[in-house]
Amino acid sequence: MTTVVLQAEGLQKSFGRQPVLRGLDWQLRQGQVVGLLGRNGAGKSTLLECLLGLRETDGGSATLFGEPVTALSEDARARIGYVPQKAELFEWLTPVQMLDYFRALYPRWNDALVHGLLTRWGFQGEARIKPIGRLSGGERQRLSIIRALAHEPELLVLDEPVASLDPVGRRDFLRELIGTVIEHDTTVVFSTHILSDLERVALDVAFLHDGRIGLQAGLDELLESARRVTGTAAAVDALRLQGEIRREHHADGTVSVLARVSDGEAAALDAAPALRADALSLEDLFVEVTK
Ligand SMILES: Nc1ncnc2c1ncn2[C@@H]1O[C@H](COP(=O)(O)OP(=O)(O)OP(=O)(O)O)[C@@H](O)[C@H]1O
Repeated sequence: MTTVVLQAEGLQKSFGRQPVLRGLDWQLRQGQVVGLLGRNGAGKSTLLECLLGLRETDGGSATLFGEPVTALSEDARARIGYVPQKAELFEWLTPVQMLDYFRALYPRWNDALVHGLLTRWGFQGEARIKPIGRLSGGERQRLSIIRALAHEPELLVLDEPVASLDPVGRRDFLRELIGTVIEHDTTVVFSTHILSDLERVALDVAFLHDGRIGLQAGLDELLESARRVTGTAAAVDALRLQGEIRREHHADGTVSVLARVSDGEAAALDAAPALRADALSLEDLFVEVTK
């Protein structure tokens, strides 16, 4: 049984009268790599901030490495790497000065990794000695990622880490991430809207919708098993699909059911000519699950 790294129970968070998290339960185990998906404004950043103890919740509880996030020990903090959506870096320091500053705060720091990343990610020339305030958005994001990886965290939380990166930067980052995860069995949760990136890295996907994790599953298994089944309600119901995710009623009286179907159910579907079953891409799933 692998260790539980993150546990959230009944998390509630509202901004004014707008509820964002509505009794959200979630769990991540060591070594899990989860892509967190959701529409703009679904609450992904809010959720990640609440899970890290950076934002107060209105109810529920969250623990990291078994400790309440509201009272994390220094030791637990040192095991976490976080890349926020908008990194607040020390504008007046150069990248090297900033990294030296953080180096002093952590018990572990991989100098060789930092040096290698600075060199490979374009910080060998002018950018190395420029104040951070004058770096481009992508350069700042890369620096924020280097800072988050440098102390070899056991849990990496990445909030749209590639949003400002060009395709080469994204590829380099994903390669690094995959290497890190494989080498250190790191637990990773990252939010992104770039589904193709997710398909390259994430082993699991979690959909945040209506303030809860609406669906979480292994990505490959989900793509293999997800079907949109359309037909009369009677014909669809006769199948007794166990993994129904959502149902939509059409004006012509038919229904479409989004479901994860087992092999047996897939065979029954093949033998039911009155029903139409479509496989779904991750993008289709995103649209359907977050409707
Ligand atoms: N400090 C705040 N005060 C008031 N409302 C807020 C605050 N922070 C977030 N919100 C609102 O909470 C909701 C969730 O925001 P959040 O940034 O968590 O969404 P998101 O899923 O990360 O969005 P995106 O994909 O666009 O980055 C939004 O409607 C947002 O306007």
